[in-house]
Amino acid sequence: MFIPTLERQCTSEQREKFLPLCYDYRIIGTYAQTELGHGTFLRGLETTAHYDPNTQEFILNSPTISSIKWWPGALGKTSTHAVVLAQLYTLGKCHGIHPFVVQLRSLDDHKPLRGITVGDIGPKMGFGPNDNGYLKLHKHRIPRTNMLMKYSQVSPDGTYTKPPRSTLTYGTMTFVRVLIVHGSAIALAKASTIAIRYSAVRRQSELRPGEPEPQILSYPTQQHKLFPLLATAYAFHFVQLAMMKIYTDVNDQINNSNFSRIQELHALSSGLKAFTSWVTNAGLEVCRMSCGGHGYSQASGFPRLYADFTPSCTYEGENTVLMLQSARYLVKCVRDARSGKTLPGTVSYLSEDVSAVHSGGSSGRDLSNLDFLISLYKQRASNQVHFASDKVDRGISAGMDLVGALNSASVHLVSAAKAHSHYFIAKTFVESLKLLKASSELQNVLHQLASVYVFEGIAQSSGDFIEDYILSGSEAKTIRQLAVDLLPLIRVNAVSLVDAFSFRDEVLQSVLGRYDGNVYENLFKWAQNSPLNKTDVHPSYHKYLGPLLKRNQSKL
Ligand SMILES: CCCCCCCC/C=C\CCCCCC(=O)SCCNC(=O)CCNC(=O)[C@H](O)C(C)(C)COP(=O)(O)OP(=O)(O)OC[C@H]1O[C@@H](n2cnc3c(N)ncnc32)[C@H](O)[C@@H]1OP(=O)(O)O
Ligand SMILES: Cc1cc2nc3c(=O)[nH]c(=O)nc-3n(C[C@H](O)[C@H](O)[C@H](O)COP(=O)(O)OP(=O)(O)OC[C@H]3O[C@@H](n4cnc5c(N)ncnc54)[C@H](O)[C@@H]3O)c2cc1C
Repeated sequence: MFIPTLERQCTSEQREKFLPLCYDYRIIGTYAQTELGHGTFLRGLETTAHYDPNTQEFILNSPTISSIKWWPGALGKTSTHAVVLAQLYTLGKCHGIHPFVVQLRSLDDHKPLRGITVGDIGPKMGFGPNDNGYLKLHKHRIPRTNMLMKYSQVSPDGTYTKPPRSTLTYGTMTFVRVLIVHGSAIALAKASTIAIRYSAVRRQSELRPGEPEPQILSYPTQQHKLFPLLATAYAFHFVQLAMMKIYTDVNDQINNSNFSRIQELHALSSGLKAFTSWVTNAGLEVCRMSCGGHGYSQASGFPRLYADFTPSCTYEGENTVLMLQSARYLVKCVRDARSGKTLPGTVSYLSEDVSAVHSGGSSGRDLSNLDFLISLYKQRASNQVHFASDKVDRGISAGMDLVGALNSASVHLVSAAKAHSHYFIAKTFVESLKLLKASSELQNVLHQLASVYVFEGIAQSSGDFIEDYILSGSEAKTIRQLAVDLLPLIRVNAVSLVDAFSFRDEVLQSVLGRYDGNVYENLFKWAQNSPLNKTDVHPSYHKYLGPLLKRNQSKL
């Protein structure tokens, strides 16, 4: 995050000064924004940067215990520099959060500089190798030119020039949220690879007396656990490509001072980061549990995969908060649509009349047609966004201000943002396959994945579709069965579909997910290498167990 921030927020002179040092690893930096007391509420950050026109320096300070920077990756022991986000004060006025480059440690002996107290925050649930750290600033002075001034400036006499958009400071977070969508796709692909390969190797239980134990991948329940997640990994792969394309397009516009789509990008990246990381987080646990006891072993790779992925739901914007950000924009779009404004591409459906006639009993509609089902996802999203938006409007009519009305409707707003994200993902998956240049055989297999993703997505949220009369109960039941009917077809190619991710064993880090399937021998070898097995009799025997046993034996 240090380098992307410099690349996006530096003037050209600052780029020339700082970036070569980063690219050549002459300095190592972190992104120090979160504090002990604030991570989500950025406007509440307490670190200060007061401009001193006499020396043309900023004085950075951590005025309170809650203002200590806390969590930034590699801050504790590694980084020599940080981008520090602080409240800018000049000529007696506060101008809000701005980014500053601060050197933390000497480039000679790596010791913290004067005015800098820095260290590691201690052991965490995962990310063991990462020294997430704390930083306390004691009236630490930096040159004026260390404030990143691409968008806002402080002149030598202290005059402040404000940015074209205050939220441009938040740009790096948007970029990383887009990366996290990719990270979700990768993590779910890894977990699917481990679980499906192992499920092809593992044989368990005797269905009928005398028959050989079946591969657990042959059980419909095992397929129902894993194949929708496999399809989701493919869906997220295509979604992260689409998300990155939108990010790149909007960022190019921003670089040409066209800020018209910055809100749409923020809303979409927030919703997709939250949706994909939540789904992946839950999916990792389903994959682990589908591997039985060995899934719980470190040898499976799941403990580390989960412990390292799960903070994706928290960092770079806590997921609920990001869903609310997305929903806030959707509510604004409903208002814009009602006032006749044209809406941007990813939300244009909110101005369409997607109201449908209740299908009643036997609808005669083709419930296996993906284009038709995507229209139902659209209808569900539109209904939920309008419902939540109407809640907000009713709150305001009842005398609340906008903030109060948004807060009062926030449970529904999160549901609406989830439905919006889900529609975007399902639509993108189906549309991406249409554009894919692939053999008919491959198209058929990928169509099976897209179908099971779309069917199972409806099955798992059928309440949304039935409550709004988008589907009848019997139609929802039919779609649920369509997902189950696909499972044995996907079974045929399941191992090939995870092999296609091409994770090397060294990357997968899983005995269960080995490409050669040689699990048991390598589990035994792995166990023998466990530190506890360095000696047959563990040293602790002589200190604890031995005396205990001997003392009690003497009583026999
Ligand atoms: C190859 C791929 C594999 C790699 C995968 C892994 C990659 C990543 C791995 C590890 C690195 C990540 C480590 C984690 C790093 C961090 O965690 S850094 C710290 C992250 N912190 C946050 O995200 C803080 C979240 N909080 C906020 O963003 C803001 O406080 C808020 C948006 C929640 C609230 O903003 P605030 O200004 O206080 O209030 P609002 O009134 O809600 O917003 C004001 C308007 O500003 C708009 N806005 C907010 N954010 C943005 C943005 N980013 N871009 C554009 N616009 C934004 C918002 O919509 C409001 O606009 P309107 O007034 O027009 O409605
Ligand atoms: C592994 C890891 C690495 C990190 N790396 C970095 C880094 O490199 N740099 C950095 O600056 N930070 C980093 N962070 C910090 C991270 O960005 C914050 O933890 C994150 O932004 C969440 O903020 P918080 O911790 O204050 O959570 P909080 O906001 O306190 O969340 C707690 C609860 O409050 C709820 N909540 C908060 N606000 C609202 C609201 N307005 N409406 C409804 N509910 C709300 C949340 O939904 C959540 O349930 C890292 C964190 C972790 C875990």
